[in-house]
Amino acid sequence: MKGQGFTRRLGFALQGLKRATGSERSLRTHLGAAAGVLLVLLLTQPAPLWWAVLGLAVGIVLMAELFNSALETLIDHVHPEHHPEVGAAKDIAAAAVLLASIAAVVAGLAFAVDCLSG
Ligand SMILES: Nc1ncnc2c1ncn2[C@@H]1O[C@H](COP(=O)(O)OP(=O)(O)OP(=O)(O)O)[C@@H](O)[C@H]1O
Repeated sequence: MKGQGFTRRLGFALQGLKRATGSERSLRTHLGAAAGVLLVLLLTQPAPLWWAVLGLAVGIVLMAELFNSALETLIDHVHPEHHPEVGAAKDIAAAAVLLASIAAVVAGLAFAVDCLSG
């Protein structure tokens, strides 16, 4: 269904977010962490650059989680049987989430060091 209006496409995206949040515990965990980061930013009121850095870090983790969920949903539907290549695809998607999470932790640590050093 190409050429849908913006409001309808926004509705599809929000539906996807709701569906993924309902079915993926790790996404709910990351959304909780994102809320925690937002709270810290609101409390500490750092320079705008930190809002950008931490906002991007959190956004990339959530994006990786959502792509991971989309891939798992698609694979499980198209190929429900066990297969080494299916396992590899899922492992690679999980690796993307892991790397994004490590990068976000590094950004968080740099922020903490910056806060503590004044
Ligand atoms: N159909 C399959 N064929 C081969 N290996 C699979 C298959 N499904 C899952 N696996 C292996 O099991 C691991 C976990 O798969 P699963 O679908 O439970 O992902 P998950 O990330 O643990 O799921 P969730 O995010 O829902 O907790 C995969 O990373 C893969 O190594």
